[in-house]
Amino acid sequence: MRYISTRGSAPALDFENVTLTGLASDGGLYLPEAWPSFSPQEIAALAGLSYVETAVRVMMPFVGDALDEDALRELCTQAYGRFDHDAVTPLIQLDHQHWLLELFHGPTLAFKDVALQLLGLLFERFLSKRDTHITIVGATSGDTGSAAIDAVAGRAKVDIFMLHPEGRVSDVQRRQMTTVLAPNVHNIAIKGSFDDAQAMVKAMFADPDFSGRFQLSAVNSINWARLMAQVVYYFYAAVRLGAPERRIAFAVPTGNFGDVFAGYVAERMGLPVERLIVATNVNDILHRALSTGDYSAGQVVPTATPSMDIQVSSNFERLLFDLGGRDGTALADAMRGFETKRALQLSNAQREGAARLFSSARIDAEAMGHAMRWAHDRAGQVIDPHSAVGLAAARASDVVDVPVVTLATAHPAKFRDAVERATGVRPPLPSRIANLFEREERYDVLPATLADVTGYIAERATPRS
Ligand SMILES: Cc1ncc(COP(=O)(O)O)c(C=O)c1O
Ligand SMILES: N[C@@H](CCOP(=O)(O)O)C(=O)O
Repeated sequence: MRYISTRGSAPALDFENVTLTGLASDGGLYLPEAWPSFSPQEIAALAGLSYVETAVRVMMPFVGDALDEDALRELCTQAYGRFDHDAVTPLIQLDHQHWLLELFHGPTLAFKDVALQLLGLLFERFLSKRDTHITIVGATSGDTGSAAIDAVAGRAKVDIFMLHPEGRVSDVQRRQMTTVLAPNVHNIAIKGSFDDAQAMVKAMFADPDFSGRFQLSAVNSINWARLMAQVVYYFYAAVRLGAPERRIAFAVPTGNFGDVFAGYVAERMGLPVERLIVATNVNDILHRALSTGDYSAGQVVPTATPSMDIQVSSNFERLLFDLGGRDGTALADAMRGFETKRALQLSNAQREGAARLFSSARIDAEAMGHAMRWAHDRAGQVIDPHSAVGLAAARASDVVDVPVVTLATAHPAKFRDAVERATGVRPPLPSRIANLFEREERYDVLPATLADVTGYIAERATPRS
């Protein structure tokens, strides 16, 4: 399997190099040259398989000859062995049509663990063959940071620098990052938004001197391997609910468009996905883009769903590329325009292609609170605010006669104040993080300027020898 950049001019890479590289050298995002395809018989054959076996079957075509099947199985067994539910991503029925897919049974209690536990092991595996040290730089609105840090803390040949927006993640999210005191972990709170942090990360990758000197790697969904691992749970859930005979819809709380893009990939591979419902909070750039074609970024508004407080939605570029005939030159032009004007108009082909599969909804605080109460009162489920945004959109959609699965992306204990405000229930901290508030924290606060952040990293990272 070869991977190509959405902006058309970076070299094509194999799976090992795409995993270690992150952002393409032309500023684009890598994705497979062609989508692998599963026949209905191959999908039917996934019925009854464990999560690990499903993962091996779904991911093997993407991995190519970078790993053999046994090696991939070994890594998946190790990664998903750290989840505290036998099903890894269990399905919970809410009513005759609605289901929750709980993605938060990993070590840091959010869906990010599904991909990042595996990515940490892939890094280790690929680096063991090379005389190289990598520097991970990442941006987080709360969950990627802790999942990535858990996945690489203490590992040889890796340093991680994680940027989060100061004061704009929950206390639990911040402490899950800043109480990891391993010497290779560096937390930076920036005086800005997640968008500022993500823009700085992309600028570091785009600087060939800096990215070459420190051998930068990515843990954000910039990294193809992140999305690949997320495709698995769409297959796993759909097959459990009757695919390929039955079509399934998914509602996905969305910020950086990574999770829902993984659903798009599953559909491209042959999974009978009836609809992907993109659920945003009031930071609604994706809802506007999908409903009117207007992809224009405003200022980020802080909400009770901080992980989705994003305006510039990184993976949307992958969708625009795929729907726009995979024309890297045209997309590079469009993205350059977006970078200066912070606005882009979708072409008719992109709009029509998206409308074939996607719908969207903007969920405000009131609708989110209502969904949390509905899940609690109707089905006895305490859900987190992000999952509630997804559920509100699922219940508002016009999908009929097929099951609608809402991705439950975080454990409610990560957002205890918001959950308590909506439902009156204060979720206890799970045992994994029971003593989180007694642990020592370590992080530095920096202005949201590229020079400050790169200066900080350059002083601490290991340069290429
Ligand atoms: C809890 C939670 N829900 C939803 C999202 C949005 O996912 P994505 O950025 O892949 O669209 C995030 C952040 O990524 C998150 O942490
Ligand atoms: N919501 C995310 C934002 C980063 O998204 P990613 O999927 O690109 O890593 C977070 O929790 O950090």
